[in-house]
Amino acid sequence: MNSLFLSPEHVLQGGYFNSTLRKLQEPNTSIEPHNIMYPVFLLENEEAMQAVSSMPNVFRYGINKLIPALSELIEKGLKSILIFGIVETLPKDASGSSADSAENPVIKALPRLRETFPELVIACDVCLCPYTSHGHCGLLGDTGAIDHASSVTRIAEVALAYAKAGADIVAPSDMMDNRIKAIKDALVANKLQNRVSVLSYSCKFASSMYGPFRDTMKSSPMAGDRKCYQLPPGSAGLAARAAARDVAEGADFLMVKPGLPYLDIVRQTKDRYPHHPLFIYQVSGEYAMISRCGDDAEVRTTLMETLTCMRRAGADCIITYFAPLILNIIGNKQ
Ligand SMILES: NCC(=O)CCC(=O)O
Ligand SMILES: [Zn+2]
Ligand SMILES: [Zn+2]
Repeated sequence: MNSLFLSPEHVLQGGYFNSTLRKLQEPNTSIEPHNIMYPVFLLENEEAMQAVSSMPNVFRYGINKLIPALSELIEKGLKSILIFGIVETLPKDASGSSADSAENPVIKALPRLRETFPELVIACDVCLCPYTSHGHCGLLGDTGAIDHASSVTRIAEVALAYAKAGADIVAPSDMMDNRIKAIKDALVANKLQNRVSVLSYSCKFASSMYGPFRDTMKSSPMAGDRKCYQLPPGSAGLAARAAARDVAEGADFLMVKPGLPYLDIVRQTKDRYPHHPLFIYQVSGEYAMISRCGDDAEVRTTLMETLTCMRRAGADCIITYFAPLILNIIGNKQ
C-alpha cells in the first residue's frame, strides 16, 4: 500500500533532513558582511543625531555622531555604506547648487570618513531631489518638464565632485537617460576611472514604498510625481532595456529597487548580466513593513528569510537599513 505512495524517484525529503544538507540545497544564498550595504543619512549639523520617526531604529547623523556609530558596526564586520546628504539650512534652488557646494555635508564628510575608515567602501547617492527647490531629481526647463541635457550635465558634475572628495562608488538614483555615460566620461576625463565605480540605480521603479525615506530626506517633489523618469511598476520590458542601456554605457554595478515585490526583475537582470554584480535596495517601505511584522524574533526570521530569497533571485548585495541588526544576527551565528 505504502509503496504506491512512495515511488523512490519522487522522494525529496531524504535530501534535506538536516541543516548541513539544507545549506547545500540553498547555494549562493549566504548572507555575509560583503552582501550588505548600509544607507546612512548625513546631516549638516556635525553634532546632531535625530531619530527617524517613520523608521524605528534609524537615525540621521552629523559626522561627529556618525563616526562612532560606524566604528561600532565596522567592528562587527560592516563593509560598505551608501551616503545620503540632507540639507536643512543650505539653500535649495533650481539647479540644486547645494548638492556639491563646499558646505554640502557629503563633500565635507568624505575626506574624514576616508581617513578614519580606510577599508570601508563608501558609496554616495547622486541625485538632485534633496537639493532642488522643486524637489525633482533632474532640472526643469521653461515648461516645467525635465530638461534632459542640463540634468545629465549637472548629475555628472555632482558625481564627479563626490568622486574627487573620496567616494569609492557614485550611485546615480535620478533616472535621467544617459547619465551613466556622462558620469563615466567625467571620471575618465579626470583620471578617476580606475578608483571610482558607478552603481546605477538601473531598474528603479516609481514605487509607493519610498514614503518613509522621503519624510526623512524632505525630498518629495513640490508638484507632480516621478512617473516620467522612474519606471512603471508593471514593466519588465523597460527594466530590461534600462539595464541593457546602463551596461552599454559602462555601469559597473546594477540595481533593482524596491526589492521584494520586484524579485522577478532581479532574476531577469541577473540572467541577462551574470557578470555585473547586482544590488537590491530594500527600501524604506519594506523596512517599515518588516519592522512591524511581529515581535523581535519574528522580525529577525522574516528579515533573514527575505534576504535569503533576494540572494536566491540573484542579488549579490542588499542595501538595507537593517544592516546593524543583520550584523548582529550573522555575528552571533558564527
Ligand atoms: N534614492 C534613494 C531612495 O529613493 C531610497 C528610497 C527608500 O529607501 O525608500
Ligand atoms: Zn531623486
Ligand atoms: Zn531616490
